Amino acid sequence: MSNIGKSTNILWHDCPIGQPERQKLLGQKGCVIWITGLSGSGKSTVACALSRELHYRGHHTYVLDGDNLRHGLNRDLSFKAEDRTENIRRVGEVAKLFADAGTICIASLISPYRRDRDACRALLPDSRFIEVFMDLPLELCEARDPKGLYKLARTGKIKGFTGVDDPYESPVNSEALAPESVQYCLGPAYSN
Ligand SMILES: Nc1ncnc2c1ncn2[C@@H]1O[C@H](COP(=O)(O)OS(=O)(=O)O)[C@@H](OP(=O)(O)O)[C@H]1O
Ligand SMILES: Nc1ncnc2c1ncn2[C@@H]1O[C@H](COP(=O)(O)OP(=O)(O)O)[C@@H](O)[C@H]1O
Repeated sequence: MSNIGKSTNILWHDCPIGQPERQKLLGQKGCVIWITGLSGSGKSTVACALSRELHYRGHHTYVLDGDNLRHGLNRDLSFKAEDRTENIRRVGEVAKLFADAGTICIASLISPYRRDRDACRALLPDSRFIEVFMDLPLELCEARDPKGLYKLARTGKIKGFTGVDDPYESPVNSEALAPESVQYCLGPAYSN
């Protein structure tokens, strides 16, 4: 019996059908592709394009998008620092479950704090977590401003907007979305 966080006297329960069996059935290895960057940097666009391309190549994918998750699972969270941290922690755990299920999980969130992203990375073996940094200058994201949020932030109508009056810590150890990294997750079929 162990105590984990606030849970006491809990015991891990294993099932006879595990990750290897699921992977074999699906013909792929699950992994997490974590896309981070400022609002407007193109995270959701890349996440959906990647999901579409992989889908048409016969791979199971699922997109976890920050905006969408805040409509449900994370609707109780605000944009203050501790809530952003809890947001990323929850999504990291959910992404890990998707990967364990054998799915290529594409998570697309601002995830502004390096420590929070690293904590998600630590949940998976090295090759199963691919961090993708949408490295766009703030000026370009702000010029796009598809939802008009930067404008609201600049005029003080939104407080604590990432890049304007809230921090964004760029990754120092992100993987490029190199074919090798993706291929490891997908197996040889990806090169077809
Ligand atoms: N204060 C503030 N700062 C940043 N973003 C804000 C804020 N308020 C609302 N939004 C909208 O919320 C989307 C980001 O949600 P995330 O869950 O990805 O954010 S975080 O990872 O918890 O920082 C983000 O979506 P994207 O533009 O797709 O990044 C915004 O549309
Ligand atoms: N590679 C790109 N070149 C030009 N515009 C892009 C590109 N990727 C995304 N966009 C546009 O930028 C805006 C923000 O993209 P989005 O994917 O919603 O960003 P994020 O999810 O990071 O907020 C959208 O209007 C989108 O059409």
